[in-house]
Amino acid sequence: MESFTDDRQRRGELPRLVVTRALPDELSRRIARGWDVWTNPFDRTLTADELIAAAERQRAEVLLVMAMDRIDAQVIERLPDAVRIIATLSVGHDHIDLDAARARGIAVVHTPDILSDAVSEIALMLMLCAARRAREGERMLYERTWQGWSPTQLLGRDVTGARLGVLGMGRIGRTIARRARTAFDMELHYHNRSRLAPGLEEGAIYHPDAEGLLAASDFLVLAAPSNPQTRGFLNRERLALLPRGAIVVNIARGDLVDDEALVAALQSGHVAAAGLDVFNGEPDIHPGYLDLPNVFLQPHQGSSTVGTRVRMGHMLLDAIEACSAGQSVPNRLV
Ligand SMILES: O=CC(=O)O
Repeated sequence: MESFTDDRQRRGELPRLVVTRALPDELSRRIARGWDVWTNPFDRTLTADELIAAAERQRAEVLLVMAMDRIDAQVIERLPDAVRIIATLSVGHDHIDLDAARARGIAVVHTPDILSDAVSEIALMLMLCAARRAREGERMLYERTWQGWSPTQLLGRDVTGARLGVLGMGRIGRTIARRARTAFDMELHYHNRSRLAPGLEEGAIYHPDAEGLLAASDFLVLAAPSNPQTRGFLNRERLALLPRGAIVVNIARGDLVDDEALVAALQSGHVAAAGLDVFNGEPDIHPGYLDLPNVFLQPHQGSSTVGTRVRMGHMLLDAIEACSAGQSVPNRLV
């Protein structure tokens, strides 16, 4: 893209930015040094109208947005012409209509790689907590119902040596697989649209069809992006292919799962437990999950460490600066 910073620099003006949620201090300080910024003062996601009005008021050239901001074709069409870059503080970009952005000549950048470690930590946490019935154990203590150790108390599932199926062996999926193998000696299986080069497979067995993966998964981790091919992936028919007593973990996007079907499988015990960090219609949650003891829930925490969020922010700001100066960056999507 053409540089839009030269004109500004000539006029002695700072480039103009809208940030849709307050950022960690280190990032806000960097932004305050180099940008004329408006940051959403509310502790909630902006509506489409609010976002567009903010972009207009601010005459923003850049929008720094979050995965919760819905930047669909209608929003992109209504953005003022000044907007040149949309930067999302996320690796996922299913909330942005890339074709609509391309059509308006708006660049889109995101934060791949840098959050794979943090997200894989959450995936392993969900696997462990679901398998070892952490929620029920914690509740017993908080509710003061614990009667003391017993040989039959809250028996869970072995993680060590179990079969882990990864749907989506991208950067995050591979990091989860590597950790699961080295920490818990798990037998790895995966399904992707196409087979990875052997050096990237982490020793996992490739299943050319998802059905084969499901049948081989004591633990199933959903790590694929949300797109028309993956939306609604884990439906009733596919859940039935999991071995009885399997554990389901979702760190990707809520819409990969048919909630009614998963709740029914958890109720019947066909799926022994689930660990979920992402939900359809966040921040709403299917009420069925809240009534079940065998689910361990987190509020979309995958990349939420101080270090990871700060690194994600710097990565975005570097990319914005490079794109504004007309340079190319590897984390540009459009
Ligand atoms: O969900 C978070 C992300 O996509 O980074």
